[in-house]
Amino acid sequence: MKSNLMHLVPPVSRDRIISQFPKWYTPEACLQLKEHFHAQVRTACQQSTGTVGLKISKVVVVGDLYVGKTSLINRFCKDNFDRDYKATIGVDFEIERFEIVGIPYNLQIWDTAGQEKFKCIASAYYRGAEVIITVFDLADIQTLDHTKQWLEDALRENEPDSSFIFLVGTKKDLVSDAVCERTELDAIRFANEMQAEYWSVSAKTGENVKEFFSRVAALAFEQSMIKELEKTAGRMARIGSGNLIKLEKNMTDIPEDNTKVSLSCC
Ligand SMILES: Nc1nc2c(ncn2[C@@H]2O[C@H](COP(=O)(O)OP(=O)(O)OP(=O)(O)O)[C@@H](O)[C@H]2O)c(=O)[nH]1
Ligand SMILES: [Mg+2]
Repeated sequence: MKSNLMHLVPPVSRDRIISQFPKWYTPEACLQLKEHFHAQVRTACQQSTGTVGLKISKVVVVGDLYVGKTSLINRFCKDNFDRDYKATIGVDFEIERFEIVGIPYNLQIWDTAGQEKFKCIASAYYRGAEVIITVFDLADIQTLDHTKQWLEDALRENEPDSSFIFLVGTKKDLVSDAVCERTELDAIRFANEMQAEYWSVSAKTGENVKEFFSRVAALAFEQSMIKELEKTAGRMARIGSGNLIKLEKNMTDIPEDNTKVSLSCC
């Protein structure tokens, strides 16, 4: 039965297959500096028969109106770009499929409205976000100032330290390299204060968009795998059908790179 159903699911497109840990944009504002998946996660994935627990993570995208949230999501999920502005009303979402270290994985990406009048509708969807993406417009510095308030609102609906936070400057194509560099200095300072990872992107040209979402997917995937493995910390964890993995005793230690993950580092 299972194998029959598998034939109905189209394969994940090649650019959604992640086997190496994707790199950060800048080491000055990055959530993890490591270059590989955690050894235990890799082992669990390799030994899995495709039934590893949680396979979907919720991503919430917030920020002022007109900064380019919808355009960023559409560039990644549909590979298109619309020059005309159509305000998001309330919320919308896309599901994007990945295969990470051989395991099928989904991101549920929630696009929220930046307009004040829709804020209370949108904020009802902040809960349970494994990833919060706060977006600003590189060509409109005021929108950077507002990102802290957007983040605060999103964090209020979530457990402390339960979400990865990203700060993304959009419309990179609209600013010169010099302006981009200057704005990035401020943005990196903001990102550090927000405990966020920073990225500059362009939905129009597609610059850094795939790289950014690959990074989001890999971090969220690894975190959800670690949580899954931690549930069975201190005893034998059953991964897949019949495969057993021995977890280390010091699983709750914080790794050296001070990340959210709590498995010992590879
Ligand atoms: N040149 C350029 N224009 C962009 C880029 N991203 C978005 N835009 C334009 O900026 C405008 C607003 O983009 P949206 O993606 O609709 O903005 P939004 O943040 O979703 O706005 P709300 O839904 O109202 O919150 C549109 O006219 C887009 O075409 C970009 O990377 N480069
Ligand atoms: Mg929108």
